[in-house]
Amino acid sequence: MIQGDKIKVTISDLNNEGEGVVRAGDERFVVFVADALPGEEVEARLVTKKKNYGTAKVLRRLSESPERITPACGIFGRCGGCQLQHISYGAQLRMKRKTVVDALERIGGIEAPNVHECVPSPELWGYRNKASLPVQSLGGESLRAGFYRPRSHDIIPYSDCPVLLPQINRNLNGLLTALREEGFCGAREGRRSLPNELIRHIVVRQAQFGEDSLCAVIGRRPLSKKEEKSLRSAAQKIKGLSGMVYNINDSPGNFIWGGRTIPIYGAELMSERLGRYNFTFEASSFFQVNSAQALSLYEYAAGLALDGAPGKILELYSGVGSLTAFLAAGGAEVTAVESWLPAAKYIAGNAERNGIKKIVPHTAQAEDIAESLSGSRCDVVVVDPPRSGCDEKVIAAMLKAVPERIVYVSCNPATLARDIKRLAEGGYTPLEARPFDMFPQTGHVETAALLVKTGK
Ligand SMILES: C[S@@+](CC[C@H](N)C(=O)[O-])C[C@H]1O[C@@H](n2cnc3c(N)ncnc32)[C@H](O)[C@@H]1O
Repeated sequence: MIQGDKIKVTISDLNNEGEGVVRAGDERFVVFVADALPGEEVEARLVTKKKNYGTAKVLRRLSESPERITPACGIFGRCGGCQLQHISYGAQLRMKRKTVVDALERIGGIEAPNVHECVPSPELWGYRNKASLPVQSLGGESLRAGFYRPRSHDIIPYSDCPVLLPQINRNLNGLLTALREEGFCGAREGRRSLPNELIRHIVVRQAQFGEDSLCAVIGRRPLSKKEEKSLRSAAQKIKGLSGMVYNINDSPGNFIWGGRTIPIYGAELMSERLGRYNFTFEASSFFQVNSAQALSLYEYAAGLALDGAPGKILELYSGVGSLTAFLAAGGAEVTAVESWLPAAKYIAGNAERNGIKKIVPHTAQAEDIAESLSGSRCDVVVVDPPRSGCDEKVIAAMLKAVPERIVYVSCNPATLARDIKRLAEGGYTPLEARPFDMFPQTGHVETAALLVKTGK
């Protein structure tokens, strides 16, 4: 098979980018076909051919899956944000469970893993409490903000996004209009920006269960006095905005946040309510993007951790202490570790405001501190790492702590499965996993898994 070939195939699977997957030709070469669903027969053109896989574009759909629906968003397919809008919600949930099962079998080496049904999100649209938009200056367009096209850094211009909370769309529209009126320009990719080309990202957050809303503008250099004043004017034009900050990030690379943040207007912090708890945080800190579903996830994960008498819990990757509160609710003593200072500095205050006493926060990289913390006995270890999963040193420290149970919360089934394998080799039995649909319309899935000391 060569690039440009026309192929006629029946799609066998779906990847988490929402692309159909098929093994084509005599060599059973893996091909990802955009906008093609399992069971559909399509005629497609091989657009790229790499060493291990190819990508293809549908020319003609010869049969249609019963799960196919009309996408709600006008830029579906061009925007890399939501990949599954063309699939019924029931099929999205089944697919997410299958992703977790496949990862645990193939990467985790677990035969017939006990994976429950995927918990549906309370809201399928208008659920996201945060929008992060890259901003660029492009030839004739001085400030383009939007979402990346799949597998590229081309920005598809923002228009109302149906997975965002409605207030975020209102604030984003207001912010973009105001920034343009005040004469702000996007930065260029890389380091070739002209002096006035400033803004790299904008982040807008909104409480789902409250009124607070924050905007952060991230620029590649400090603001002049005049720019600071103009940014304040822009913020004042956004009706109902609680506050705006400006963050300076002069580092290359894709990480959004730099080390310095200055207040521009109003509040620097916002609060969100999850069940009976209220959490305060800065714009740059991690907070689950689907507040209603976060509540279900935390109640479930805390239930796994606290099955039995409350004891001592070591929680790694704790963010601002949200899951921590649920873990400490039954009287357990929780040692919480978080490396991002703007998040870690609110763990104690969040505990105090929620009337929780037994939380001991540490600001540190889990891989640097877990070994020393594992020296003191703990009954349960809870981890909720970023997509890359746990560092090997963290796994070693978890095993050294010899807890009765380990609860692993993950947004990446592949690294979850890899780490479960390492923990299983160290004497822990994976008992169950439950996927949660934290990100409807996208291929992403959140999972909570329980492992117990073998022989228990
Ligand atoms: C997926 S979030 C989970 C946070 C929290 N459990 C929650 O639900 O809000 C992962 C957190 O780990 C933090 N983090 C990333 N790398 C870390 C590391 N090496 N050590 C400790 N924390 C880390 C991030 O800043 C982030 O707050």
